[in-house]
Amino acid sequence: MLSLKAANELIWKKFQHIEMGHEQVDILDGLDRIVAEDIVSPVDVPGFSRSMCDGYAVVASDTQGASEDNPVSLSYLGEVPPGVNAAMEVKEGQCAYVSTGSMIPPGADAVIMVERTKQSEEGFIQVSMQMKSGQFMMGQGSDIKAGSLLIERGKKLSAGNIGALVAAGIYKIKVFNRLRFAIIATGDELVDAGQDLLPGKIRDSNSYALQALITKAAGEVVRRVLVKDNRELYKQELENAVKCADVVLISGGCSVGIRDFTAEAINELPGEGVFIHGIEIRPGRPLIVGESMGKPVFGLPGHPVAPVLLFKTVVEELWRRLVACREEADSIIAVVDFDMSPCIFTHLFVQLEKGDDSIIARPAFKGNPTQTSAISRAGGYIWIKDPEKGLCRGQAAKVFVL
Ligand SMILES: Nc1nc2c(c(=O)[nH]1)N[C@H]1C(S)=C(S)[C@@H](COP(=O)(O)OP(=O)(O)OC[C@H]3O[C@@H](n4cnc5c(N)ncnc54)[C@H](O)[C@@H]3O)O[C@H]1N2
Ligand code: MOO
Repeated sequence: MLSLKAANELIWKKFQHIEMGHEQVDILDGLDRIVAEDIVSPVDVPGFSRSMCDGYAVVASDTQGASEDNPVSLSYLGEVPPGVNAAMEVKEGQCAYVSTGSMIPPGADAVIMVERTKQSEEGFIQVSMQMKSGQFMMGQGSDIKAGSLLIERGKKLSAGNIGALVAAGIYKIKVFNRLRFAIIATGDELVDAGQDLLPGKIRDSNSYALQALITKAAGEVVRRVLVKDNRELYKQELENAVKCADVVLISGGCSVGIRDFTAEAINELPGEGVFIHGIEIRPGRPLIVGESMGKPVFGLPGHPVAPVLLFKTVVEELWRRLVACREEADSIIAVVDFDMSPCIFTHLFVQLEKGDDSIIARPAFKGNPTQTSAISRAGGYIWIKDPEKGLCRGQAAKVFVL
């Protein structure tokens, strides 16, 4: 059976041809989207030298030897208010009042804080500190240089990026298109939200969990349907899904029971059909991956933890590669607070708690690790690469954050 890593490599090999289009969006709409081109600053930021304090713009060399006991007197030229083009030029022996953020007038090359100055006779300021050239001012382009790389293609646009882009005058950016998903939930036992829950029925929670994961990852769900265990209906819905979406996610029907039609239905679509059925992961072992019309079709086993885990470890992995994403999946290091003897599970959902000086990971499940409530409690999951060794209390572990 394929390892998770080998499965991801094979899936990438099959779908690396997929061209992810891009669109231009207003900067705020780009939050958490993947940037589709290198963004270079067209301008210097700041565009002019600015003061970093309230004080006097001076020629630094004038303050040579200045101290509390030996102040230097400079002739006062006037004020440069913030937001105004400095009209005067500061020459040797002169100074001008500047506020924090004001333009440094030509000629001046340092700003002395107002606390280190005194007004002496009318029209003169005494400065009592020796200044170095460039002190307390932000030179033109010292924050961002014109032509410098602001964000690389493949980065997820953060709130911090948005501030820097706007500072550089960039209000629109190119981001990769939202990946469009179709979700099909299969099973006679399933009812959709709002429908009566008759005996023997359960609610289709997997579709909702998957839709939430897609939305969080800046994708789009273009079709979501629930189909009964009926071969014809299923085939029809699967065909519709492949036609309208970039990626199809099917929940359920992946096992070997008499009602598990997922592999068969994928194989009846035009295209290669199923090329993976079962990988070394648990929960989620009966994963199915197929191809139709050049598009990936994932059959995610029905037990509620499996679709979530496989979305994070397999579907998102392909997605990240398609958009040349430079970010690793979010993870933190936590201290394991339980013993797990050798087990069949390769991945465990854990609750995260703040310890005194570290994050503590406790099991998110009570009894059976495939419970829906385990995902709800979980802050993330641990990948137990060697299940035969299990986990030991006190061990540090990488937790992939949900
Ligand atoms: N004889 C065997 N039986 C099973 C095996 C096996 O190897 N041999 N593998 C088990 C494993 S592991 C898994 S995982 C499941 C996979 O099952 P399916 O993908 O065929 O899924 P279903 O049978 O349709 O459902 C399993 C379980 O999940 C519930 N479910 C299904 N869809 C949803 C949904 N949309 N929302 C909420 N819950 C859902 C369903 O009612 C079942 O309880 O097979 C094992 N069996
Ligand atoms: O592989 Mo199944 O998802 O353990 O329950």
